[in-house]
Amino acid sequence: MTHKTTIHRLKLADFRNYAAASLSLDGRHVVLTGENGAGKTNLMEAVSFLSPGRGLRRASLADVARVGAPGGFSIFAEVDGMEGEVEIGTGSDGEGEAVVRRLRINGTAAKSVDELTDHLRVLWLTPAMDGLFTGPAADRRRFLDRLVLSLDPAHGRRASDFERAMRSRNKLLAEGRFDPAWLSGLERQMAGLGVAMTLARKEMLGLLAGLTGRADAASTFPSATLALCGFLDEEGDVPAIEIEDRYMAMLAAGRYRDAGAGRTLDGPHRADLLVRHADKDIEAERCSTGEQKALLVGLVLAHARLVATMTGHAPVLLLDEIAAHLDEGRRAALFDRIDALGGQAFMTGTDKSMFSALGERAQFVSVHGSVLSA
Ligand SMILES: Nc1ncnc2c1ncn2[C@@H]1O[C@H](COP(=O)(O)OP(=O)(O)OP(=O)(O)O)[C@@H](O)[C@H]1O
Repeated sequence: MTHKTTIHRLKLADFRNYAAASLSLDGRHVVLTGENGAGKTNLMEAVSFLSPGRGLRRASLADVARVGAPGGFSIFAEVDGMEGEVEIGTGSDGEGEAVVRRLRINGTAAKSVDELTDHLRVLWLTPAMDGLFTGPAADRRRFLDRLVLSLDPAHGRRASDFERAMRSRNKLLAEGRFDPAWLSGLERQMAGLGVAMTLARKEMLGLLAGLTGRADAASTFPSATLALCGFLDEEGDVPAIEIEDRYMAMLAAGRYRDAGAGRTLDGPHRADLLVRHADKDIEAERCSTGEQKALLVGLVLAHARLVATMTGHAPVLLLDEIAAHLDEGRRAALFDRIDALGGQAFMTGTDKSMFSALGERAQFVSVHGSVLSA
């Protein structure tokens, strides 16, 4: 039995179009309805800031502060979370380049935003992700890394440390400084971090494969087969230490080539996530728009189930315009699956009637002129 993480109070100040807004929630799913531009996605974005990172739009702190507001923004939430009741306050301080994110948990300044993951996990699906299968590999890598991060907060640190070591190596090569001791020190770091990142990504795919295969057989949402390619594809069950040695050797052998290219040509930053429609056995990018959306929904729901299973706490789900292009039957099936996850889901739409199949399972909140009314 998983515990249900619920947000039961939310207060925003100078966040996007909200000068000041407050919302009390009763623990059911939350359906936000209102006209275009009312502030539905902005409210979900505020909830996404209850997790580490840049929120569901990957926005800068300066962008989310309300235009014309004198200072930064703030978000306050009361949450029945993974360690019981908690009060979370987050926002931005400072101006221009010096703007920083602050976070208080139960009134005490947190050392790192990663502390948020002790209390709740927030996952999302937005229309901006619709082009995931046809867009650049970087988007799929970021998508996969977010999946990994939700279970392994150290993954973000590994990725940024890898980036830093790679930038230093690229700089040395660009300057023609082929100092073997210095380069191999950096390459050793890159190998340790890059292989750890790759193994964490592969582990996530393995865990998801276990879930999607089983549960989606009788579902409206097709199951996907997932694979990582583009870096260390063929390593099988080789011990990590040996893979690190191989990657180090690749880097050492590729120094002149990388210097010529002006970047590092081998590494986890070149990997891609391959997604196939399992039943049809074709690449996701060659599926119809509707099929791609269904694959994505299936993937995000499988991930939510994985997080619930692994942590014992159902995550908060943010599903922006999820019901828009589905027929009535598929909408009802989707709501049942969301409900079965056992967590609190926030959903948006312009038309309340699209959510009628949720019935009493949801609390309806109307968003109008930057005012929220439950
Ligand atoms: N930093 C900001 N300060 C003030 N207003 C902003 C800021 N950023 C965005 N907005 C405004 O917030 C409004 C609401 O945007 P939001 O994306 O939440 O709408 P929505 O209700 O989800 O609409 P839709 O149904 O069209 O998706 C927009 O009109 C936008 O211009």
